[in-house]
Amino acid sequence: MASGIPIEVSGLTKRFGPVTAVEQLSFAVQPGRVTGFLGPNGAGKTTTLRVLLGLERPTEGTATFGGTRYGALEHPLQTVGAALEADFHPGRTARNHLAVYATASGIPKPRVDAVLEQVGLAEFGGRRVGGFSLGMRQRLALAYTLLGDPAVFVLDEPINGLDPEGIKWIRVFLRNLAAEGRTVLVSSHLLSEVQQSVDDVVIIAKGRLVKTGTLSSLELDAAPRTIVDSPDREALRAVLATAGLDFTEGRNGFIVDEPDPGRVGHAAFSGNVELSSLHRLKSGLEESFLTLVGEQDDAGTPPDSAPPVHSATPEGAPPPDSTPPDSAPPVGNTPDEGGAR
Ligand SMILES: Nc1ncnc2c1ncn2[C@@H]1O[C@H](COP(=O)(O)OP(=O)(O)OP(=O)(O)O)[C@@H](O)[C@H]1O
Repeated sequence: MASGIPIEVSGLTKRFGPVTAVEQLSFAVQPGRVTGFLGPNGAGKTTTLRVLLGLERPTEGTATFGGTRYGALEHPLQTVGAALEADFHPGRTARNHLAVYATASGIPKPRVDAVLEQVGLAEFGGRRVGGFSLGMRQRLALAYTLLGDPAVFVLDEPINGLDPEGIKWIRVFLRNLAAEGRTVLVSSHLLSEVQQSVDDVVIIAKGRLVKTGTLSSLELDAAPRTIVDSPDREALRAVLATAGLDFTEGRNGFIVDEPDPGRVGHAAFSGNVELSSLHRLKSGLEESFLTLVGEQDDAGTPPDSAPPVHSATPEGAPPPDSTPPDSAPPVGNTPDEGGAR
């Protein structure tokens, strides 16, 4: 395994006719770490990964592995393990499927059984893929990425469709790859799905970068705040300013940079201002993520949730929906050179 190969995306723009899928996107993914590539549906994750893997041409900018485009890599399968979709020929056995790509890339046959073992499919090598569950297909896609013992892994929604045991397994799997010094990029539209697996995050929304850094830096962004409203907003604005509280005006009132609703309530009481609502905004990674990608309104509520109940209840907003989406396989193809089919 060659090691220490970063992924570098620089000034990447991709347009499909009038649709700008990705715009001026720049980020780097470091070896030895698991990086979550996150954003809501339609944010541009798959498009970015497809450009990175040479499946789409960028309109502008570059996406490389240590400075080399995927198409210019001398030994692609031995450098980058990529899984953009779990789409296999249903009539082929798992072992045959992998053997085809091993042969095409000059990888010794015994490697096939070794990678099937590594992903927990050793006993299913002789079964036709058509009968595999989505979770088994995800594992087979991972086996394919392991064939060339690559330094870099690019995985599109690898956790999608896994059962709880599979999710635990893949966490350990990803962590081990990074511990061996490999570069691991994992896309997901749910932070909650990957937050126990990733060290770093690259968050995009509407094709643009909104945040890149460690997972813990995202945690810091999630400081609790207070939301307060009054039938007389002008009077409330004045008392908040007088009390020296920093705030911004949102749809549901003022969002105050103060974790203690009691302090905000006291300021209003001192100024004789009636309140219609006062509660603490939920804090947490998921809230921070949803706020960053614009999927949460200013009451801390995801868009399809019931409106918040304005009461004295702390943590007034309901928790965001963390239900896994339906298990449609990720879009996209694997690279031409030996892509999984
Ligand atoms: N081939 C294409 N032709 C036209 N528009 C496209 C094409 N591929 C992607 N898009 C558009 O580009 C935008 C980004 O899509 P993309 O699939 O990259 O997002 P995503 O973050 O991967 O979303 P998801 O999680 O739903 O897969 C969307 O508006 C999508 O409709």
